[in-house]
Amino acid sequence: GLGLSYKKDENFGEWYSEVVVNGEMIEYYDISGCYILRPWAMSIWEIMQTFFDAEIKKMKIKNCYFPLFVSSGVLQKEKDHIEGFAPEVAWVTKSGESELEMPIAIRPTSETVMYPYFSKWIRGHRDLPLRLNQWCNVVRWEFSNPTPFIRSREFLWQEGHTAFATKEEADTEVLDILELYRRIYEEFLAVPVIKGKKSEHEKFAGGLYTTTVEAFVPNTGRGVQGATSHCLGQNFAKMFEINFENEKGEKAMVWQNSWAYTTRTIGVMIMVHGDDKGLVLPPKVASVQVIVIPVPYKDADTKGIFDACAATVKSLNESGIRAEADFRDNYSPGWKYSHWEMKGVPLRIEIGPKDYANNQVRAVRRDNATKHDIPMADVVERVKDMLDNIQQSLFDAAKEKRDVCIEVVHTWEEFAEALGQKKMILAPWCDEEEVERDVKTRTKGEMGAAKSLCSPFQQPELPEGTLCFASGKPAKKWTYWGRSY
Ligand SMILES: O=C1CCCN[C@@H]1CCCn1cnc2cc(F)c(F)cc2c1=O
Ligand SMILES: [Mg+2]
Repeated sequence: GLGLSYKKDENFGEWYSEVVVNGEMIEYYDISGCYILRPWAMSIWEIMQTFFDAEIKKMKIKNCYFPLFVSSGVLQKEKDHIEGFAPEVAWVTKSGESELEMPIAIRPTSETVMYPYFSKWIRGHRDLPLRLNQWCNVVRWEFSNPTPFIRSREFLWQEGHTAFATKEEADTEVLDILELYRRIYEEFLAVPVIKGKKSEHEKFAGGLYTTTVEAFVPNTGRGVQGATSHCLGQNFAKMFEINFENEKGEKAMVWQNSWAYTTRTIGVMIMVHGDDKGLVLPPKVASVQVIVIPVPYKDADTKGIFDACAATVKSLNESGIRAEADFRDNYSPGWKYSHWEMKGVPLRIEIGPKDYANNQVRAVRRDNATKHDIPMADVVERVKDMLDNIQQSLFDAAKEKRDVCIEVVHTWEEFAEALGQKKMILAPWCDEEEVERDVKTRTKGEMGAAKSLCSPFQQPELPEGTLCFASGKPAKKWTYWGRSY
């Protein structure tokens, strides 16, 4: 039948796999870890891209496109940058029947592709700041369990790569971009995130520091790195000799950032808002915000009902609302209700004989299934308000659910208990790397180890004498911990 065979709260993994397919977002592909993004998913990516691209253009960041392929010499440029990642690199070794002289890597990220040219292009301080972005795909041949949107061997992202004369400029941009990522999650996807800094252990090893927006999936009790904005310091400038002559005529290395968000954003939104009837799309990212469905009755004025549907769609579209009608005569209204609920369309409008006779429509919200009879004349205004209300209530519900999953702890016992209850844990930490490694070792298990997620910029009070939950040493900062994707 039409419905899902798995319940979100009973079989989350199976529910997710089914909902992305039944919601017509994903088609599974014959290469493991690769997925087809159908239009219902691609349209969400495009709506976010439109927002983010406009915002970075306001910041004078320019789009470009670098090659997909990286020569092996260039990719291995700096051992410590990619030593840990080597197993994930996909290589082209042949063309047709003949072996390539040198294997060529498919980009897993583009630092090593771009930075030799940053070195060539940046000569004087007038060449700075250099701020480029590219919208592209990257390939990382991961072996841990592939999950549509969340962890795939190829994904879409934007990667920003910028170079500045001073650290201050770089530090400022890192946070400007992180705020855009917060807006992507909270204003578009209606998903609450926590802004913070990654630990030395979890940060991008090639950089100076990593900032992140951390999301959380209550059903699995796992944190999700939502997007990252790194300050690279002068590490890559040193590696790739990206220098400039500063205003005093001295040779100086640039300060760089790199930042990305990916199609993982879509998976997080599905996991947070979806329910047992299927997807639940926040209106801001729904390519169809309102679906209008005629409910013709055998002897009723069918033409009048159909015309009323068409007129309703027209007036909604003219006011900037993305509305469509489902006139297909080979499906019943009931079938259509289930179909569009599965696809997560935020609002359904039904027009049946009674509605038509009373010159009104019946609106049904996808998020709470409430029904609202609306006079035809008020449809546009009321629908606009309802869509705004749906957007806000999806966020509020997700934030409330996420907040009850946060546990503040002070001791190892409390930490272990909270971890067992699938919580996101806020604990005082001594900020020592070997203690973090120790937490990972002590929490190893088939569910995966706990790791630090971020140290929130919003630090609660840390009273003098507070001890680290894991080492008992003096605590330096509050940090979120948990299992993660
Ligand atoms: O996360 C970002 C933002 C956009 C640009 N890149 C940075 C850091 C990426 C960190 N990273 C992440 N994954 C990688 C996987 C690889 F196979 C590999 F060779 C290198 C990497 C790698 O450098
Ligand atoms: Mg990785």
